[in-house]
Parts: sequence; structure tokens; C-alpha cells
Amino acid sequence: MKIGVLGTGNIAAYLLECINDKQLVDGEVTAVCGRNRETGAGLAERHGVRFYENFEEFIRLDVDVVIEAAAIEVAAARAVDVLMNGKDFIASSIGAFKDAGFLEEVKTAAQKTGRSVHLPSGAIGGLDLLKSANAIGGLEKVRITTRKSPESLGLGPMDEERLLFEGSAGEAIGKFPKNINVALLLSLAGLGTEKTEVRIIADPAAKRNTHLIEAGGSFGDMALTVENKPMPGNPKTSYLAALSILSVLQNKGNPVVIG
Ligand SMILES: NC(=O)C1=CN([C@@H]2O[C@H](COP(=O)(O)OP(=O)(O)OC[C@H]3O[C@@H](n4cnc5c(N)ncnc54)[C@H](O)[C@@H]3O)[C@@H](O)[C@H]2O)C=CC1
Ligand SMILES: O=C([O-])CC(=O)C(=O)O
Repeated sequence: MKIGVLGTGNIAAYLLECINDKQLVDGEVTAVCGRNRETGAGLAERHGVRFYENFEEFIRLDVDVVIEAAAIEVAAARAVDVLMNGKDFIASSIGAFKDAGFLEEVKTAAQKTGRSVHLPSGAIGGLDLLKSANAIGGLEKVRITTRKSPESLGLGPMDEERLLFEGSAGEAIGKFPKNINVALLLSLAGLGTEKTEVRIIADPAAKRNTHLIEAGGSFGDMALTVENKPMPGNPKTSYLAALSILSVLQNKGNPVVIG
């Protein structure tokens, strides 16, 4: 499997290390595309990949799958192009899928080209449960409470914890596009962007990015707490988010599907 990566940030760099250096996936990253020439050149040198600033050149390469590890606007701008150029697409910036029209466009492009789209479970878990719980429409309530350090949320120091946001997943991703992609994942697996409830707490004592996911319905109730260690280079991003992409790659094409 030949892999291309969009983005040169923390997730991208970690994936290159795991895939190309440690060979933890049956495949190789051959090309990276990004806007930061210096970082891109560094990644190219360290991991033996080609770096492209120009997306049109990058997308014509012979790769099987493109991983987006950049930003919501990049996923939104590039997903359909990736599919129409005959490559599978793995997204990190799930907030791009807030718009139901965009999701339909992506589905149509994937159907036309026979390629697949993966939305990894990112920094959370429990998506399998939400899908099962809603199999006959029995899911009634989904709520995520996210707790991060003020620094991760782009705030200065504070003395006490503060509830920064309470509202729907759709509203949350508009206000915190780099911090609450997980709420969009929950929406897609469960009740949609308007009915998925979100609370975001800035906590000066938080050393981890914690997500409490509560759900209820005809199946019963669930409460799941994920206490994520942050990526060393980007406290906003949990380490688990990068691991979830590796797991998708490790299971790609596997005839036995778990979960
Ligand atoms: N699905 C999930 O559970 C999670 C998703 N994420 C998302 O994954 C993505 C990548 O995360 P990190 O690697 O930690 O971020 P990062 O900030 O370390 O790197 C982002 C990269 O994208 C590039 N970029 C940003 N905006 C761009 C634009 N408009 N055009 C072109 N390039 C652009 C930057 O230059 C950089 O190379 C982010 O969107 C983040 O919000 C992060 C954590 C969890
Ligand atoms: O990494 C995390 O814990 C969550 C996050 O930033 C996101 O969902 O955008």
C-alpha cells in the first residue's frame, strides 16, 4: 500500500515515524503535501518521502490512500478530489463533515470511483455502541463533556475551571474547530449535529484531554471516560487520535471486521 499524507504537523510526523521508520503498517508513505516548506523538507529528509507544496502534483501520484492530517478546510477542499483521483481517503479533521451536503458529495464520489472513506475513531471510543444502540432508532441521548487545559483551548492562565461552551455539536465545531472533532464523530455515529450535546471545560489542573461520553436509549445507558495523553508537540491533540489512523491502516482490507 502506497500512502500519501496531507499535512506536516504532529499527527503527520508521528505517522511517518510509525509507518516508514518502525514499519508498523503493511505499507509506506511515499509523499507528503503541505504548505510549510521547511517542515516538509525536514520530514522528507528524515523519512525518505517526497514533499509537495502543490496539491495538483501530489494528487496525480501513484498512491492508494491519502490521509488528511491538516485542518477542517483542507479535508473539506480535498476529500472529493482525492476520491475522484482514485485514492481512498482517511480523515482526521472530522469537523469538515458538519455539512450534510458535503457528506453526500463525498459519498457520491466514493460510489462513483469505488474507493472508500474512513473516519477513524480519533481521540474517543464508543462509536460502535452508538451505532448498535441506534440500529432501530432507539438511541435517545448523547452527550460529550470535554476537559482540556486552557493552553490547549487557546486561552491564557486561569485560576479555576470554567465551562466555556454548552450546546450542540454543530455549534461546538464552529467555535472550536481544532478541539472538538470528536463531537462530530459522535454526531455521525448517533443523533446528528443538532441533537448531540457538547460541554467544553477549560481546566487549569488538566494534564490530559479528557472526554466523558454519556449515551442512553432503549439499549440502556453508557458512560465512557477517555483520559488522553496529549501529543508532545501539540497539547490540543490526543495521542490516541494518531493511533486511530494507524489502526485503520493496519486493518484495511482485513476480511475479518471486529466491532
Ligand atoms: N478526529 C479526532 O479525534 C482528532 C482530530 N484532530 C485534528 O487533526 C488535524 C491534525 O492535527 P495535528 O497534526 O495535531 O495538527 P497540527 O496543528 O500539528 O498540524 C496541522 C497541519 O496542517 C497544516 N494546515 C493547517 N491549516 C491548513 C490549511 N488551511 N491549509 C493547508 N495546511 C494547513 C499545518 O501547516 C500543519 O502542517 C487537525 O485538524 C486536528 O483538529 C486532532 C485531534 C483529534
Ligand atoms: O484530541 C482530542 O482530544 C480531541 C480533539 O482535539 C478534537 O476532537 O479535535
